[in-house]
Amino acid sequence: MLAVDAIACWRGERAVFAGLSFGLTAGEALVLAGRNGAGKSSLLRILAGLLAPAEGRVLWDGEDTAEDRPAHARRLRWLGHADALKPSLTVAENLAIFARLSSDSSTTVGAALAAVGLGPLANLPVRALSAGQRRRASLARLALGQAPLWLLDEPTVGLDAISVEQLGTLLAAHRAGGGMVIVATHLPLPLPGARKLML
Ligand SMILES: Nc1ncnc2c1ncn2[C@@H]1O[C@H](COP(=O)(O)OP(=O)(O)OP(=O)(O)O)[C@@H](O)[C@H]1O
Repeated sequence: MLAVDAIACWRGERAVFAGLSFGLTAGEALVLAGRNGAGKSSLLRILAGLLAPAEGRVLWDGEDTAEDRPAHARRLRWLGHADALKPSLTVAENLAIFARLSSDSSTTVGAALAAVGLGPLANLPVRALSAGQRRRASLARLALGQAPLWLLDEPTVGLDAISVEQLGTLLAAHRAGGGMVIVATHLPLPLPGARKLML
């Protein structure tokens, strides 16, 4: 379904990687590994359409994703380093905005918060959350809707052991439903059967 065809990435004047090809089908997971600066975040940004590759193409069902950016954005969930939450709004309000933006009401805000154990904090403003709780609120967005491709950049940063387990459960459910996951991480993640790509 997802096919990466001979992509190259340049940042500034420097080649980060070149000639990179791989594919991912329903239910599969791919872990991006490599030293700091190897290009893991850059690759995720290219896959999300946030950064253009210097060469090559990212295909979805054989179509170049650059041909229809809005369609590609609808099929993915992006979790970057920033939490993308409004501090003055409550956790539930933040999630409700995101649910409206993604125009997919197949999962409720309450269910998404329960999936990351944040139900009891739903009515707290985000500014009152700890760093790990903020990360969990950000992760709750994954559980909203049915986007098939999850692109996650260091999702476990700041999470305690129980939250890492909850994330593992979320990832397993997503894959069991035919979803795909690509994750850049330096930390162990419960992702059985995941392939590894060393950059
Ligand atoms: N906006 C930018 N402008 C110029 N160079 C950049 C930019 N962003 C990243 N780079 C460079 O691109 C290279 C790859 O960075 P990237 O963030 O993709 O690495 P990474 O593998 O995710 O690293 P880390 O493990 O530290 O998160 C690095 O050498 C970095 O300095």
